[in-house]
Amino acid sequence: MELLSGAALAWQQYRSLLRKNATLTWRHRRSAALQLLSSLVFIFLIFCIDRAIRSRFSYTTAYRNVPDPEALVAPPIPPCEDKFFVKEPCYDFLWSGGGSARVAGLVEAIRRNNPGRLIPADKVLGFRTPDEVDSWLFDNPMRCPGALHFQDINATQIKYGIQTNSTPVARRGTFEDPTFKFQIPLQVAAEREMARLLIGDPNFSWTVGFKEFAHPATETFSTIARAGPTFFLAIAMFGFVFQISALVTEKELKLRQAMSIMGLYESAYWLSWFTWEAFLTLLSALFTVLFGMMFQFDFFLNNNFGILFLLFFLFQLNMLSFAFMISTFVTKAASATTVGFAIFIIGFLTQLVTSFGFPYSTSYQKSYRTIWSLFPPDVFAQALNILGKATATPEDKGISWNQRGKCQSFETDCVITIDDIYKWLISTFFLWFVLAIYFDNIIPNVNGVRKSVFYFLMPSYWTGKGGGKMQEGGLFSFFGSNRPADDATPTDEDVLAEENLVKQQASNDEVDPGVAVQIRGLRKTYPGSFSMSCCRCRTTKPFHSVKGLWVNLEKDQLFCLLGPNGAGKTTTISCLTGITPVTGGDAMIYGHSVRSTAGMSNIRRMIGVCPQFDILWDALTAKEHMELFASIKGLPLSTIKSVAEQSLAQVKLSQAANVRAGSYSGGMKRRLSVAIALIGDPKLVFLDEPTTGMDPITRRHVWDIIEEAKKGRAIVLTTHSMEEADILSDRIAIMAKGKLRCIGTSIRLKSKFGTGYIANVNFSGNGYTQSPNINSNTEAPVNPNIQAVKWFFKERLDVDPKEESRTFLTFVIPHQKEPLLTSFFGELQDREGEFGISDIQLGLTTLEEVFLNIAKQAELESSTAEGTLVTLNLLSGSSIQIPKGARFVGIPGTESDEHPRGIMVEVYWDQDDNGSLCISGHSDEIPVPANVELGRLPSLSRRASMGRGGPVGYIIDPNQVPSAR
Ligand SMILES: Nc1ncnc2c1ncn2[C@@H]1O[C@H](COP(=O)(O)OP(=O)(O)OP(=O)(O)O)[C@@H](O)[C@H]1O
Repeated sequence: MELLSGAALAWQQYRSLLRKNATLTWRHRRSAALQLLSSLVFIFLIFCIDRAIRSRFSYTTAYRNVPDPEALVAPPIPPCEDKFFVKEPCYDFLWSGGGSARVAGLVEAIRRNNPGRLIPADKVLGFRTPDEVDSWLFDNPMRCPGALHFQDINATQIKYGIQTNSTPVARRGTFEDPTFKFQIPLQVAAEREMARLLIGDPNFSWTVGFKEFAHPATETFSTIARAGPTFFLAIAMFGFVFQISALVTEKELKLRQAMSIMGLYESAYWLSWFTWEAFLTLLSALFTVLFGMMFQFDFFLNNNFGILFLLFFLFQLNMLSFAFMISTFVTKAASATTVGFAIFIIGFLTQLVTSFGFPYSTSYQKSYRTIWSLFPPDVFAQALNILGKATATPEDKGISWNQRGKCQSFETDCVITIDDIYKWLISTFFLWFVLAIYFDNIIPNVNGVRKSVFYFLMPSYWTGKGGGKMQEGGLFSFFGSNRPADDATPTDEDVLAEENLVKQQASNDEVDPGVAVQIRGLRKTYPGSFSMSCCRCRTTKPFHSVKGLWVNLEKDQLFCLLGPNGAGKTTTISCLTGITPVTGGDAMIYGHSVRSTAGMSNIRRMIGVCPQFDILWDALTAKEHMELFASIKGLPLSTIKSVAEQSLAQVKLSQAANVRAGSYSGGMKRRLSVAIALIGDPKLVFLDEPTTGMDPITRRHVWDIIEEAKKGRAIVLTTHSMEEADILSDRIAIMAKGKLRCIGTSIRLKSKFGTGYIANVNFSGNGYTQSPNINSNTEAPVNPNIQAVKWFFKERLDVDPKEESRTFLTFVIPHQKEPLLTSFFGELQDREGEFGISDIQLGLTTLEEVFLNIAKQAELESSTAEGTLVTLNLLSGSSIQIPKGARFVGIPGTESDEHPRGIMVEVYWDQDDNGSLCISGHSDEIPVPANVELGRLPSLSRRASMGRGGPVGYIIDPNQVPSAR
């Protein structure tokens, strides 16, 4: 099938990723609704703040236009309880009169004649002098709103003065102006009663009205300008956090890496995210302005709609590209909320500073403004400030579209216009977006791979041609001072032969046409790292994970790579698929080098990978996965649907094709991963432990699929199932400690590395036997047939049973006995009736045994090479330090007259759960045989020399010990 390439492929990938993003948004629609409609909640909150502020200042006319002020006519003295924050008992007013009876009468008249309310006598308190009033006020704060001070001069003259608390106060959303509430009523009452007294007419009456000037609002306040920046930042933070989380999830779950292996263009990836999020941002900005208009804010009604929409859109878009940039530093999706919170707090504080006038005024240098404006919330806050002032009072008619590039009349200190703010937002949007792509390339990805800091200066980056550009480790990683990889010649003849063949072909730069992959001395070293924490430097050493592989992988064959955990299998696959760069050597895949960028992009079009761990979107169905990967791979659009359906049918997932992968069982996920690996008919397929977690029936079914898939392609399989390797493989290689230990067909490995043949003899009837060699003291009647067969094996082949029961015997027959086997088993078959044998089975030892032998041998080699010491506790009670892996160990200081060469032990080793060697037991202490040449005592380790681990034993060559176990 012809696959798409170039611009057509990039366009197809872009559209599929866009569809994937839209589907994910739909599947997480609650989050999307929160992102889009959060503005409704926040604008409602701003509306509440606006109402609260308006009602708080409703008693004052400073914030509103007063074209026709109302007159306050003959106001009464209010009861003292009306005063805000007054303490009870309280007095309506105090007075002083120098002891004058006329003044006392005057006060009496004020009390009685108060319009609408007689002031009780106990609500008025009189003093002789103003000083006494002051003294009382000082001792009794907040118990009286005002005082009158009279001075009785003569018959025709009385002087008076008024004392009130002039501080305006607000309470529960209302405002108290002491001038109009207390001072003017006291003044009117005092003057009215003085006039009546002096004229001598108790009915003398006048009407006095008090009116403020007609005036426009003298104070301006815009709730949106004040509270808006924080609330609108909060709206943008929803999108910000969701975006970081989505990007980091794809990175953390290696979904992006899986797509890259399939040939995803980076540009398609970024653009698809950008387009989709920009669309959501556009809706969010539109909703914000519409909700603002719905709540009848002058800010939204009077400023031009286009100006507002563009401002909110550009701001949220800016926060989006800022999120792209921040996401490159975040490695865990769970951290997205923390990062979002931190950015919100910083934004809130810098907006607060902006609202105080910094740095958008001529008093500050332009450089301050430049730096400040890089952070999107700051410049946005300034825009809200300008637009808020433009609609602060009903007189202000907002900013029209044509005025956006001009300084407004109300701005006394104009340094930035709305147009300038747009330019800033557009520039910083591009800045963050470019930085996002740059950091994404130079910060190590999940595999520790990154590009050089100056990658964009290299022509190969732009042309796509040239050598490998990837680097490894963090910016503080190093390769220096590492132990060189062990390049020793392989000990196994088959591995050596393979190596020589590949070396010869490589030196002639020839690739056998039947070979799909030629691995030429592939080496991989993970760099060491250097980090500082709590004033301490921590370093890790470079690690040689693959130490020079030379191997050909043939077409139409399944090559199985076995090896214990940490052997380097996955690393090898990662190098071949371009996930991680190779440190040394090369590999040619269908003639393309994995070291070249151009080669790798060709390779990606030919390979399919089923990674060790399922890399799937929980929210996407199997069908959606298949369609996405098919289009990333470049299958023509018209074929994608049918290919996806066929592939799912092949792995028996048709029934669950429309079910989300998140609800799949482990086995179903593995099957989907296998189907993804095989999509697009790749010429080379890597299957990294493809059947892990599958039940036996499904596993056999997947084996059938793999067997079928062998035709016309090469398959590299890694597995921990020996049965799987045995059934599927054409060739098997076992790796351990980064090196190839053996290679060949299953039969070849079994015959070469197995202990020999396994013979199972089953008996008819129900005999009795003594429990196996195997620790039992219970005596039971002995089945004479079993005894006879055991004796027969012992006499002819010199082997004892490995396992036995009442009805069967199992023998392991060494390879050396092979020449005797034909006649032996011929005779045994002839005597079947005599021995009561019902069945005889003969087979090679299992692949598992081969695997264990190789793994143990590799562990032994590496332990010996490392020279690590472990403690051996002897039966005599003492302990010695012995080199890990040593089989015969001499005990220093045991020389005596009886044993002049000293004593030695044979140590038995096993592997623990991690594959490390551990002592499983040791022989009795025996004298060192006379023919043995004694080794040199190893230099004492630091631990031993400190006397904590006992003396250090020395290794005795096992070949010299005559009766090695
Ligand atoms: N990014 C890395 N940085 C440092 N060391 C690594 C890195 N990746 C792998 N290694 C080391 O390389 C060695 C080989 O790892 P690899 O994953 O290839 O083993 P494997 O044979 O696939 O094992 P398994 O069967 O457990 O999957 C291991 O010791 C591992 O710790």
